[in-house]
Amino acid sequence: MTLEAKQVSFSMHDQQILHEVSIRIKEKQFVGLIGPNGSGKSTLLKNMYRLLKPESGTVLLNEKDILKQSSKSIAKNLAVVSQETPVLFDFQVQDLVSMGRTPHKKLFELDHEDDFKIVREALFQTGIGHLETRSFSSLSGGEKKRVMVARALAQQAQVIILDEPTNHLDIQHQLQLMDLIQTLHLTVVAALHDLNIAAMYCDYIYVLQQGRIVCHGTPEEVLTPALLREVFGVYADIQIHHLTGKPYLTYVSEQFTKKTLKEPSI
Ligand SMILES: Nc1ncnc2c1ncn2[C@@H]1O[C@H](COP(=O)(O)OP(=O)(O)OP(=O)(O)O)[C@@H](O)[C@H]1O
Repeated sequence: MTLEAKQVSFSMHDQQILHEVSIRIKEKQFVGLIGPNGSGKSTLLKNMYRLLKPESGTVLLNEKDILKQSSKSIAKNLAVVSQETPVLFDFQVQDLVSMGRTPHKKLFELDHEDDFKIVREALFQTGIGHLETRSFSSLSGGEKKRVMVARALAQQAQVIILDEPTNHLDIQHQLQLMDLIQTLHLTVVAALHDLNIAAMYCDYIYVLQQGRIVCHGTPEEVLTPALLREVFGVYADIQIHHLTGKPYLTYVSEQFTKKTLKEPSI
């Protein structure tokens, strides 16, 4: 299953936020969307999961216009973990994760043993089995995030959109979550701030700047010192990591780069 934005433009309050943005996520590809704050990553993803409607351009889920598909059919194929935590008051964690099964059921149909099994598996995969009877509102930010991921997994969609999935997670849970998503072999698009995480997990990366795609390619092609200077305004030393074989970025504050440049090399 594929997901594609074709020449998507979007404005809000007379401000154009996306300018003819095109990105394509191939079957089972892990695509990262990176860019500075306010560059339009969330807005693009919201257009891709139909929370917002493009002013022009189209979004295709499995080659079909998403606006011409029923909500139920989209929910069977596309799961979303958004940046915002929904206000879900006192739902228990297990009930919330069970909501992921809704697209697969008829109106008023009760959960079957299969559904319970899928929900238990999703709770286990995200490491929150011990929280199943807790109320959602009592959880920490990171725990809430993992519940939302579990709900998306219970949906068993082939395509998943993740808006900053590692936000709020400690480093162990960041890596566990990214490992888990990678091993599921889904079609994935994720907005990511951590460029080392993007380098480690993404097959392909798109870079957004002021609502335009300014660069795309493999992590090795995209994550260069020149791009980091130009788009993010930072100096970075980039090496291929000896364990992962992927680019590894070390950011260098401007004061150190100036110092290095001033000191004569021996
Ligand atoms: N509801 C809104 N009303 C007005 N402006 C908005 C609204 N939503 C987004 N914007 C503006 O659109 C631009 C893109 O925002 P968006 O959240 O898509 O960026 P982002 O790349 O996801 O940023 P971040 O990395 O900070 O999460 C920003 O300038 C933002 O202020």
